[in-house]
Amino acid sequence: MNAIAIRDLTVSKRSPKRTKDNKGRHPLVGPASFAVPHGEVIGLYGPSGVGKSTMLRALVGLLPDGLDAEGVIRVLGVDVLRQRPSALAELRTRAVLVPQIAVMFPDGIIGNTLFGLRHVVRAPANQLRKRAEEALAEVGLWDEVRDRLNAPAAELSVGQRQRLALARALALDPEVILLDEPTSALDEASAAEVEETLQSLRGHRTLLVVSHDIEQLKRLCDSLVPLHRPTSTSN
Ligand SMILES: Nc1ncnc2c1ncn2[C@@H]1O[C@H](COP(=O)(O)OP(=O)(O)OP(=O)(O)O)[C@@H](O)[C@H]1O
Repeated sequence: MNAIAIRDLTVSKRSPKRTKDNKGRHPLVGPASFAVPHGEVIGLYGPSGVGKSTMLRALVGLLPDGLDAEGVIRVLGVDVLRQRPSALAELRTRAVLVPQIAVMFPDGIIGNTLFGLRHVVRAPANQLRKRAEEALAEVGLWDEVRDRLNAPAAELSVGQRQRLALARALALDPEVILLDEPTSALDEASAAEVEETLQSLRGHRTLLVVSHDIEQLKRLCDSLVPLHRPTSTSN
């Protein structure tokens, strides 16, 4: 059974000029077809600009304005391209995208970890906090932050922020995590920490990891999927 199934997915940019051959569209991604079985870690790789980040955004219905997807995207049984916005919002709590640059809100470390959880899960505050703390432990950050949980998250190092962003996702207990270049902004030591965290998730979660670092993907993943440039683009 697949957690994610993509068939003939293309993403294109609407062009102001209509032409006979591309019907007014500039292809950016695909066509791509692949599947991510439940519980597996799959790596998506390809050169810069091939559309890896755009693909991840398409999977959870978060394409920017002006970009259109065609084909079939099924994530956790949801037909993403033919779904109401409310259903997509619900899906994004079960299949969570962790972006390349970890976004920190002007709040404390624990407040940042609770962000998302607070909006999605109805439970007493102490239970939510317990989940957030467990998620910080799961990414190996607990010992580094336990004495300053209310300190601004902006005080964290880049690597710690990346792990906090992962903890924020894990606190939701999602079935699927989509990771966009999880270590590309990090120095070697922080990258090794994040990689170790990802290794520890193996077997417990379904992960789709985007990276240009194929050696890293070989270490982390059960199998790899190449993404190719669209044939009819000048990218
Ligand atoms: N909002 C947008 N509007 C128009 N074009 C876009 C937009 N977002 C991305 N693109 C284009 O889509 C293509 C794919 O970009 P994307 O960022 O997905 O590539 P990538 O493989 O993730 O690259 P990198 O490895 O450098 O992060 C690029 O040609 C990019 O310029």
